[in-house]
Amino acid sequence: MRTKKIIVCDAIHEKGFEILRAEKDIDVVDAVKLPKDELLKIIGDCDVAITRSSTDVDEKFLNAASNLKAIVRAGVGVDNVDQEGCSRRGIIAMNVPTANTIAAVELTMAHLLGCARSFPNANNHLKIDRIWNREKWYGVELAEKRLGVIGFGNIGSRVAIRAKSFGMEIVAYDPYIPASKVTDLGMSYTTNFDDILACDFITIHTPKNKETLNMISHDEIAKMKDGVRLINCARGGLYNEEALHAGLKSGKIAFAGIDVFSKEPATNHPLLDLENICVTPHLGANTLESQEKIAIQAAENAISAARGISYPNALNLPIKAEDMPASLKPYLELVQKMGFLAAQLNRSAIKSIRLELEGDIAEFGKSLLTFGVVGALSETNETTVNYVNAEFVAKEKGIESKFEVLGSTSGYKNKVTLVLVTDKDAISISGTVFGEDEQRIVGINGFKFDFKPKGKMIIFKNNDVPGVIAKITSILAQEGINIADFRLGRGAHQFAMAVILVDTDIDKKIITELNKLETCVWVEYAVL
Ligand SMILES: NC(=O)c1ccc[n+]([C@@H]2O[C@H](COP(=O)([O-])OP(=O)(O)OC[C@H]3O[C@@H](n4cnc5c(N)ncnc54)[C@H](O)[C@@H]3O)[C@@H](O)[C@H]2O)c1
Ligand SMILES: O=C(O)CC[C@@H](O)C(=O)O
Repeated sequence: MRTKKIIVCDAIHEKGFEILRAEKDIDVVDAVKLPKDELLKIIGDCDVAITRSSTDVDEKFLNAASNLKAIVRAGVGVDNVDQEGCSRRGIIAMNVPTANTIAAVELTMAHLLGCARSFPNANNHLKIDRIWNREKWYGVELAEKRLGVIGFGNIGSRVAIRAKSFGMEIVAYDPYIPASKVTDLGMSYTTNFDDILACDFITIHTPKNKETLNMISHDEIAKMKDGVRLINCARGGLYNEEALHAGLKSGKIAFAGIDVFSKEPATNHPLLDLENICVTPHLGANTLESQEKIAIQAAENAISAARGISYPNALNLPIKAEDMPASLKPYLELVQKMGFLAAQLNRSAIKSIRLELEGDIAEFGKSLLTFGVVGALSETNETTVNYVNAEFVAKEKGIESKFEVLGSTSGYKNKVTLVLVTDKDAISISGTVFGEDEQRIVGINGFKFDFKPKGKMIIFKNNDVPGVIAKITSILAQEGINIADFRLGRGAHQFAMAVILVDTDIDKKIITELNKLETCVWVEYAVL
């Protein structure tokens, strides 16, 4: 496989760079310190880009990134990613949705307390102005106050739980969730926005889009209680900034805690001139823990996307969201990985790719097939294969692709088997998903297994005679290869198969050594 280029456009934790640099087939371009114009000059031959909020993935960026296959937004918010523009160019847009949740929740709590007690401002008064004024900074208590939470997702719901433990009464507004998600927590759910406007404190945790932009403006502020306190740690512009400024200036809004601005960096914003506001420079995600987690996930997902193995948390899949139940997503990812694995175990010209489907998942045969074809062709294909052109590329290469629905025979609720036929051989890989998202490979060429489709693995088919495992492990030990997991599948006849997960890359010479063992039928090295 040719080397893939991953460009890191914004600062990420060093752990992310370590993960990227550890992969021999990945060329890392560090563009963190480059001015954006310079970045556009070098992005042309990159396969995947990792970005944060400082880089807008807009028309200019996408036009320059003519070879890009995927973009990984190292965070939640994708309001600065032109998803439509990505889709038009066959670029998969992905995010890292939960790694910074706690960081954002805890900053929101800090702003909530800051709004109640003005301590950041009192701190400045004492430290910078050297003024000891105990009267100016009278606060209010959170206990027994009403907190309006707009957007009850990962962050909003956790803020609500923490605020409740401070004795606050919670009212949540989020038309896209079942009321029970709120009421089960002993909180009030409302579909009437005025209930939120009647609260003592209001915090917002929605994405920024056409519907939520300026969600709180002059009219909404006019309806609020005098002395209301507002927090925004989601996105600038959800509260109209002019209206916020006017409300704070008039005293209608007693205090605001703001982490995000419409235009960032915001070093010259009129809101900064006001006394009754505490501001932070978009610090919601900035904890050591969250940045490490985000960087690790972003790097792993970028590598996976660069290789065409899978696109975790893809946002612009070619299936309409309403047609895609949550249960389908892990199967799509799994089938793509199965295609990629099959092509590594049978490295030769592909003649056909067939999916055999069992269970309700069979309803999505066409989409599953597309993902399987992308996986199988990504391993070998130098041209870009994506969800839009997969069928076309396969046809052009004379590869037959189809799916079949089988009656359930295996006992699994859902099972998918991908059969890849080349001019040399055929290989079949079966997989299923346990629970919500536990992907598993459960069979290879009829040998039963149960392992996660992730990592570096040696797959070894052998005559089922005593002493084989000892010989394999001895060769690996001699080469200093650590075994992370060893799974054995036994066939009905004289053969067995082992899947050996290892911690480090395997050199070709080790595979040659293993191949020389008399009991070896075949051995391959694969990476997922
Ligand atoms: N300050 C930071 O550094 C920082 C860090 C992380 C996340 N964020 C931002 O926080 C926000 C929330 O993130 P999350 O991880 O909780 O996302 P999430 O997707 O888990 O939750 C968002 C919630 O908003 C709801 N929602 C959507 N439209 C709505 C509307 N019109 N009215 C009411 N509710 C609506 C959704 O139903 C969902 O429950 C995002 O804007 C994200 O970009 C900021
Ligand atoms: O640090 C960033 O890139 C911002 C992160 C945050 O706003 C997000 O949406 O995840």
